[in-house]
Amino acid sequence: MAQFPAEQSTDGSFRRQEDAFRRWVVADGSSEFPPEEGRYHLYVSLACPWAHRTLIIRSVLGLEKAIGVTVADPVRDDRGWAFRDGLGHSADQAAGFQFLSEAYLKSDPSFEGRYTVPVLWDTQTQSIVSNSEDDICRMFADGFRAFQRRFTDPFPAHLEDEQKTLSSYIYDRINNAVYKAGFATTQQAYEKAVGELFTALGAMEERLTRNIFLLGNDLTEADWRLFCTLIRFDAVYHGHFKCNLRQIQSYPQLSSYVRCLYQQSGIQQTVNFDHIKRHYFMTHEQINPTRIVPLGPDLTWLDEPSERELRFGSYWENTVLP
Ligand SMILES: N[C@@H](CCC(=O)N[C@@H](CS)C(=O)NCC(=O)O)C(=O)O
Repeated sequence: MAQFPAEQSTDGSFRRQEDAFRRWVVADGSSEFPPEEGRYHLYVSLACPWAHRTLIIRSVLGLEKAIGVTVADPVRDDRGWAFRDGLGHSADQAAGFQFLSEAYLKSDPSFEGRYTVPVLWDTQTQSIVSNSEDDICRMFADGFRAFQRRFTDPFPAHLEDEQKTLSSYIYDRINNAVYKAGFATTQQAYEKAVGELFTALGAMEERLTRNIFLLGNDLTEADWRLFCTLIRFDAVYHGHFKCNLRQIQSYPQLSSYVRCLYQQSGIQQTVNFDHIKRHYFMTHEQINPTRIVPLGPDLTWLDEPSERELRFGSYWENTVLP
């Protein structure tokens, strides 16, 4: 039985639904969504790798004051993501939603897909601006420039083409490949996804022997998109999604790289292994019917000092504006 039957193709492979809301906050007056402090609100789950990336970009750009966040309960039932008080999550103060579905149905009463995070909500027009993490990250960097409190550019212009190519490779072969492996319903579809995934991880390992970050000395959005899968890998993808040819801890470069990113300022606050583990093991009942959450693995290696910055030279730490 498939976890998401509507997105399963006849050969047993998982075909993810398209993002439905792709409107933009832009600063030049051409959009019905002008940037304003406090107007837009981000709905996330700390378990979700796609939502995680928007949370990280919000943090590295210092947009915490400008854009509020509500974190959903990591355990989801068939009503979809819910907002209620609990450890590391809360009721929704921005719009008073109990379920994320309310945001979707308020924006489009005929919406029929899955109610996915992340969602960027406009409190003024009471509608979803975007549920595409790629677009939201870009909007945070461009549309919200006036409210940024940290000097950093996750999309450096001189790397644009290379970053675009690399980002779509990481999306297809790594971020989405773990899901294609985990949600496959035939041996063949599973093996294809796992093969592609580990080939791509090998390519990233090789690339990281040469540079501190994927594209050289600039820490870009492509790094954060890889990070969001790597940080979950040993805890959930290795076992729950059967991506178990190797653990990230066993790769010399990938393990030092994920540790280095994890230890950048503001990042640990966005990583919640309790949410990550409870979400995957308790929500995908087709894959884990007992809903038992494993105790391991030991992830203390993430807290060990990363020798990466010493080896490649220190990365220029983002400065908080006065
Ligand atoms: N927008 C993302 C996907 C976002 C997504 O699938 N989020 C998951 C959590 S990781 C979700 O919200 N699922 C809700 C559900 O299945 O009901 C993409 O197209 O790549």
